[in-house]
Amino acid sequence: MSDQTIQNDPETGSDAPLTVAPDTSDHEALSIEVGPEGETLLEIDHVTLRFGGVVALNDVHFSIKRGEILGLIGPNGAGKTTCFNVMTGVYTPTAGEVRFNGQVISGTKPHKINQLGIARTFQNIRLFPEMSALENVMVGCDARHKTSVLGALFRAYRVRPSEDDLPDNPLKRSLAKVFGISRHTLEERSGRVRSMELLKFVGIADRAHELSRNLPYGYQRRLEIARALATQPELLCLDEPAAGFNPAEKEDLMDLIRRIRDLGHTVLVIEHDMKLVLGVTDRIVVLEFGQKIAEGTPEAVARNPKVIAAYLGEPDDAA
Ligand SMILES: Nc1ncnc2c1ncn2[C@@H]1O[C@H](COP(=O)(O)OP(=O)(O)OP(=O)(O)O)[C@@H](O)[C@H]1O
Repeated sequence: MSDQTIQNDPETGSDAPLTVAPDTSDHEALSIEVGPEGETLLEIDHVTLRFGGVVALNDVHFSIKRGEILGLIGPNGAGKTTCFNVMTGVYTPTAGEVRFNGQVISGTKPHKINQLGIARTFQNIRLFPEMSALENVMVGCDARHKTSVLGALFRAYRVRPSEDDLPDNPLKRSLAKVFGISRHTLEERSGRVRSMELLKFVGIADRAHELSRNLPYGYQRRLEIARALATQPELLCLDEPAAGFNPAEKEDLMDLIRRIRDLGHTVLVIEHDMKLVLGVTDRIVVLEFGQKIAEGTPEAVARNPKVIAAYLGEPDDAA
């Protein structure tokens, strides 16, 4: 697929609604290879995290199974984002450990954890504002490249190109046949194609070449997801992806989350919107004051008296 296949929509002004036509392409090229579904992918093993006197996480224990969509919910200040931060290497637990694919990752640097296969989006969108949407996603793809900085600078490690990889220009084509093409060039090219495919997948390819700071809010949220997916994570963690969305946008987001899972990714989602969480997840873990108070199917969690009390407040029996 080339960039030219992306159609510019003259209707998409800065107030353009996020709701997009359903994406009917199969996006098979974006699928990732993963191990058997249902196995434990990530385990939060009795994790405690203290900030001075504040116990943000208190002996929290749960696991995420490969192939599922797990919801992490709880009232404000319950410890959800802190849990993400522990899983992605921002914080090291005071006690307990985090294992990913059986390997202890607590204490590992965030970029290493990303290389191991965990990516996240943020509650407050964090894009590169002066880069185009496409470039933002290409940064994610770069994280998967094998070429070193020196290799990229000197265009070292030349490889024999396949017929598809040969340039159209006859002179360049002949040179490539004789001298090969640098691995960096090939990686860059395939990163660009993959990035555009990801923008199509999340439904924002019509503005691929616009600076990300000029994109409407809903587009920026989807762009963050596309950039996280570009690192081909086994586990994608979404921190309040529906914040600021209207009901139609939330429906679209639920569909997108399901399609992300269908590509092979396991998804962990923090979200306050109960309709979305109950509608899209397979299981839910509930935190309150840094402790796990419930875990189960959406139906069971929605009926759980502890969860109802946490959200609605205890009935004032004493009064
Ligand atoms: N860096 C920090 N230093 C001190 N306390 C912190 C820090 N980060 C989080 N906390 C505290 O840890 C507790 C859990 O916060 P956290 O942000 O994880 O909650 P949350 O469930 O994500 O809340 P929200 O839904 O409002 O985002 C809160 O009491 C918070 O004030």
